[in-house]
Amino acid sequence: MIELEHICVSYGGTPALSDVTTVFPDGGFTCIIGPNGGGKSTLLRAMAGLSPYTGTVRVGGVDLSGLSRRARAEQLAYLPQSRPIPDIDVRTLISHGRFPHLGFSKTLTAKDRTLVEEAAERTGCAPLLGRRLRELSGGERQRVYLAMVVAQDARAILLDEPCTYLDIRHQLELLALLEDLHRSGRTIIMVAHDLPQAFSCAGSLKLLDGGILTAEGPPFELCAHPALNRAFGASVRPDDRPDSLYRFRTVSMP
Ligand SMILES: Nc1ncnc2c1ncn2[C@@H]1O[C@H](COP(=O)(O)OP(=O)(O)OP(=O)(O)O)[C@@H](O)[C@H]1O
Repeated sequence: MIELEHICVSYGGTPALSDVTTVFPDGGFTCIIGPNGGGKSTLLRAMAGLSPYTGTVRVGGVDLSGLSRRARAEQLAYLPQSRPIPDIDVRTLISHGRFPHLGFSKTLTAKDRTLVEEAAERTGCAPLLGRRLRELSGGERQRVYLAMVVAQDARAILLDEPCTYLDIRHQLELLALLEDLHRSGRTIIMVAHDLPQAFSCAGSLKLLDGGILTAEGPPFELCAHPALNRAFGASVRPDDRPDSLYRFRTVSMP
């Protein structure tokens, strides 16, 4: 379980997150939604220990600030929204997922190499292993970064808008992969902008608006919440048409 207590983040004195207290249960699939500037990325960064915050983040009952780099890597893998594109090959990039686990020798063990191969296979990146990262399309690169996160083999995976750059086929493949990871016991926490998609894949959602957690709950409860309309000027309804891609649709509000 990941517990957040009274999390506040400010940039130059301007609050980006105000007193966020909530829980991400073990094995849950949670989507964080909210308008632009709502504080979603800031929240993930704080949870990954990359943004200074006040308050407490507890992972498995242990304060995040008290965890070693290795222990943190075993608990949390984080895929940020924007990433560098180093001039390395795909296999090396995916291997970076194992780096926090390596001992003093900094050498990949047979187990590390197996996890890299499996992550590449699972994310459809196996044919890309010998390619240079810089030569890939945005969508291919996105999948390679996801493979790196999978290779880290952490209990919880934090993803900031992982569907960016992906065409609809690859978005659906990525969601299926996340569902697969979720079924195998991982905790999935994903920032998402596509509301029907977020409502359809998540077991629970959290709405961040103006740095405040204004609503949270399972999809069928949250879609009726007035905070959704306040945040987006639109809302979400179940969609049971048999040919609909998602189980929810966005609707305009009067
Ligand atoms: N490095 C920074 N320096 C100053 N202000 C920042 C910084 N990063 C974020 N902010 C501000 O903090 C607020 C929250 O930003 P954040 O990126 O967390 O929002 P978000 O919900 O992820 O937005 P989006 O949907 O547009 O990606 C915004 O007002 C933003 O301008």
